[in-house]
Amino acid sequence: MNHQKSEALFAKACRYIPGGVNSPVRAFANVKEIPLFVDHADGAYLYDVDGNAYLDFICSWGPMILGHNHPLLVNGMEEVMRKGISYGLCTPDEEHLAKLICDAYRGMDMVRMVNSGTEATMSAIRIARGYTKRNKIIKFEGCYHGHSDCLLVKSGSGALTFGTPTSPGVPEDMVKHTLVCRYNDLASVKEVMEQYPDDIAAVIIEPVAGNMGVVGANASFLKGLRALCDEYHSVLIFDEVITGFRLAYGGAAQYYGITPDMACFGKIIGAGLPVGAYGGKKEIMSCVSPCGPIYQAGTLSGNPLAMHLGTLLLDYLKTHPHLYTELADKGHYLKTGIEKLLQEKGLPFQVHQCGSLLTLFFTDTAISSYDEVKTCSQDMFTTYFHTLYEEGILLAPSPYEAMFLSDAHTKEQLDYVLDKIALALDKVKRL
Ligand SMILES: Cc1ncc(COP(=O)(O)O)c(C=O)c1O
Ligand SMILES: N[C@H](C=O)CCC(=O)O
Repeated sequence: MNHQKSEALFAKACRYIPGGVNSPVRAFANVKEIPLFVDHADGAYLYDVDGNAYLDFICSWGPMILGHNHPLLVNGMEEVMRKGISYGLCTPDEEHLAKLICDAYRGMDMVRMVNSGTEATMSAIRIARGYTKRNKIIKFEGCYHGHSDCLLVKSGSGALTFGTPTSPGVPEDMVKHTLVCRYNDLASVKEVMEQYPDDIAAVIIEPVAGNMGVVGANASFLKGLRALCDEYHSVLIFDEVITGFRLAYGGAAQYYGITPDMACFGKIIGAGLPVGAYGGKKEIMSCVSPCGPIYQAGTLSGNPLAMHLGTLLLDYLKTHPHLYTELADKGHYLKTGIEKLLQEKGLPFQVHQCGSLLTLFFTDTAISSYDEVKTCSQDMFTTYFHTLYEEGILLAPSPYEAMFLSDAHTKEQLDYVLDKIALALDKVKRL
């Protein structure tokens, strides 16, 4: 594959943008590649500036659940832009989208729109702290909740990829109230709750972790968290930035049948435009300014483009529930196909799949938390990534990111992917 134009653009971008990229994970540094510069995308495919076509399994890190360039969204974008781009004032779509989210999500009475997943989790923590009048929070090792200071502790995603799970520039004082527990280990949470019975404002978790590879929470673990939060009067926050409206229309809360006190959403609720939202019980959300005293604001929050596309997408997903069954079927098809290949080749690796999210972990250790994720081979992942990349299959360039499926992916395309995975596993085996 020729990447000449991407190479030239990357060299220029490095002059003006740190590392040439606007988010670290897309640097491809972890797999010893240069970033791919995209020209356009359509359906399941993404096309780079050099004219190479890739089956896209990044899907803009989740939101392109219908594939790229879906006519509903493209037409909707044209229509809404003709009316105006931004007003910094209220529009009818804001109410429409808020109602769609509240109707879809267990226990969600009110929701506030923001501009990113980072803003959503950062704000949810502030509201939980203000509501409980407590400072400490619990997060889980390997979970990523965006890059706000108090949550950038033992984080997943790009923070793990680049070896900075706790970033320089985050003062000790800012994270002294962030307590980190082990994913899927209720005893570790109980211990902290018992140590600080009146101090834990919130427990925040990715109910299916998607930022240390896909690691689902055990249902009993989530139920246990719910019970502990009830017992100690802490706010349980589900970070559904990846899982919301993807795992199921009602997100992981619906998938597990567990109701958190608050939840955070991102990208998918704006169909891929910059957006986020946090919400929850009325009692908690009534504390948010101007209803209550806890301040949170945003010039572009609820911007008309994201709100309009969000309503179109969520309305569509609501009226096409079979889409979730089909996505899960495709995920399962890929998982069983990979497992069959692993068995044939005598390789002991782990495949995790949850609906339309999938990860192949290059380890013989069963995985339920970040401790086990750490046993995976980066070299094997790099070989695997490169083989597929050369065959026109685009995975996230990091072992810690999920493989995302969309409605646009066909069974035939998945068969092609399985053929190429067979090739990649042969190379991995020879390492
Ligand atoms: C679970 C989770 N929470 C929060 C975020 C932060 O979202 P954003 O990148 O939109 O700030 C992400 C992704 O980046 C995420 O995967
Ligand atoms: N894991 C992140 C989102 O879910 C990756 C996207 C990014 O940080 O650029």
